[in-house]
Amino acid sequence: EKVEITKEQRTLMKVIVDAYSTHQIPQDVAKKLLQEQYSADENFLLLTEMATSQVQVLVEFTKNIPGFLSLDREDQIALLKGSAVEAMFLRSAQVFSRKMPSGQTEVLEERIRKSGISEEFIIPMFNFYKSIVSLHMVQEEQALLTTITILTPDRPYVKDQQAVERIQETMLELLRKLCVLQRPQEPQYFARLLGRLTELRTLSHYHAEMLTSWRTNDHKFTPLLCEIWDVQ
Ligand SMILES: CC(C)c1onc(-c2c(Cl)cccc2Cl)c1COc1ccc2cc(-c3cccc(C(=O)O)c3)sc2c1
Repeated sequence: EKVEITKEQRTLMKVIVDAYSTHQIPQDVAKKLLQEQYSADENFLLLTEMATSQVQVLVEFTKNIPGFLSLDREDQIALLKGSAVEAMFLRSAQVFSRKMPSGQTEVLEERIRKSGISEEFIIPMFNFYKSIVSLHMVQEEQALLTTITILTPDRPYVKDQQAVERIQETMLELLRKLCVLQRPQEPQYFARLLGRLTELRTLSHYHAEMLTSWRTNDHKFTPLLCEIWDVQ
């Protein structure tokens, strides 16, 4: 059928992509990836700093999602806490997709592999990164997929799931149209993107175990990460 992006959808798209590209980790923080030493402890500290900065960026981005601030305040918190890890997997995956000129990609991979994460989590994590890179998502798709992840109604403690569902459905419809228009020769592309969201949930469960093992080895997190991940 003739798929058309309406004027409202174009406006919605612009608001989300602008917010997504505006709120980025500050370059001086990202550059640290290249500068600091290499040791398991140093890598952990750097990744903790990146994650903390990423959460701040994520909160700012989320506030710009049309409709998000009109949700119940406690539900807004529940959505952020429930989606932070998944949104950060998507965000860090984009670093691998960008093939950073300064070699940040290789350095980030090296630091993640050597930060005290056990091999059983490293394997699915980098399989996920490979699967995201192979999709060659454009920025609109990346921004919408992150938005859809944040607006997942069945996160723990969300009271008014219908209200979240209504906004998420708007984003899903927009992404569906974009995929059809962007990749007419790949009718399954939209389904493949949504398939990544399922993989993200699995990674999120692995992540809870990663946190436990770091804490067993007496690794400290920042107050913001402790709050968003309910640790310490
Ligand atoms: C607390 C810490 C040890 C931790 O615990 N689990 C994870 C995690 C790991 Cl390992 C993998 C996936 C998800 C999580 Cl949550 C982390 C590190 O999480 C992050 C989170 C975001 C980013 C963005 C980056 C980044 C680099 C260059 C450029 C840019 C850019 O956007 O320009 C972004 S690095 C980075 C590291």
